[in-house]
Amino acid sequence: MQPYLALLRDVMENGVDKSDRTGTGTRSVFGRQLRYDLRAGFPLLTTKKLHIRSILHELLWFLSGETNIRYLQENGVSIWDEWATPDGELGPVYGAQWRRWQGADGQVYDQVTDLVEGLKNNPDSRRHIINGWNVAELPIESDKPWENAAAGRMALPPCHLLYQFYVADKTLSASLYIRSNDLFLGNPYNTASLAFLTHMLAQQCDYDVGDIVISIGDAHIYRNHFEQVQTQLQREPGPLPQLRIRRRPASIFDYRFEDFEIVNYEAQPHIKAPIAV
Ligand SMILES: Nc1nc(=O)c2c([nH]1)NC[C@@H]1CN(c3ccc(C(=O)N[C@@H](CCC(=O)O)C(=O)O)cc3)CN21
Ligand SMILES: O=c1ccn([C@H]2C[C@H](O)[C@@H](COP(=O)(O)O)O2)c(=O)[nH]1
Repeated sequence: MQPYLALLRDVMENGVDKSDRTGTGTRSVFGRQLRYDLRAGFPLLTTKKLHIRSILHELLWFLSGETNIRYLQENGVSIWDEWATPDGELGPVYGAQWRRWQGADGQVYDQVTDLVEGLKNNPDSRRHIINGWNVAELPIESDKPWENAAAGRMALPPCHLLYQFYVADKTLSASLYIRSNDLFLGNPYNTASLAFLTHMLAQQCDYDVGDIVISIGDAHIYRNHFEQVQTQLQREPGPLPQLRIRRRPASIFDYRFEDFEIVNYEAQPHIKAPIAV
């Protein structure tokens, strides 16, 4: 996870102090790229223990097309609580765009089903994309997330908004554009989530896994995470764990939490940090 730690250093040393929507304040740089070779191990942070539960359940929830936090709460995951309406609604966020993008013609597009078909049947295509940035359903930035959700708009616009996949030599690679990235809390989740998704797609399509590439627009560290970042930068990263998927489900939509096993994850203690809402 050296690229991640190097980016934290880069932001602390070269970043610009900037105010932001949440009122917290950040230090940020613009335009960076991180690359991980999935053959070298599963890209989970070892300098801070991560809640794999939250990351996996969130991904399964995206894939199910759900946008109410009920499923997450039933599984003990609280990472989306702060943005939802009292009924748990988030508006048409990730799951809705991935599985039910509404065309102006009334047609509904399932981008994930189309992606798997394309990866299997037309691997050389340069159009293997999932796009979350549905302009017609973006929130109004001056309104609160839950107010937007109550009005049928997204509570937050997608941060990880453009996925592209690439097949060469029967090996699947993935690229992800993140327009705005909370480097201490969000980025480790985004990296692991992309790695899980790439492994699942590769298994479904009979490919090996290759690289994941993450391109970030506004890469920021919140002011109230500076101390935690320093603690983390003093730690030595250890060897990466491996992912084992225990069975091959019938489709990309049939994975269950119990299908995944992370082997040899030896991480240093968790570091608590407040989330900016
Ligand atoms: N400021 C901010 N950062 C984010 O990363 C973020 C948002 N907002 N809003 C939408 C989603 C929600 N995500 C979140 C929300 C909370 C944690 C968080 O608090 N993580 C804790 C552990 C909490 C847990 O997994 O139960 C951590 O220490 O990693 C992480 C990602 C990612 N996104
Ligand atoms: O997957 C995610 C989701 C959200 N974030 C972070 C990035 C920002 O700190 C906030 C979103 O605020 P905006 O004002 O909409 O940019 O959430 C993330 O890092 N990863």
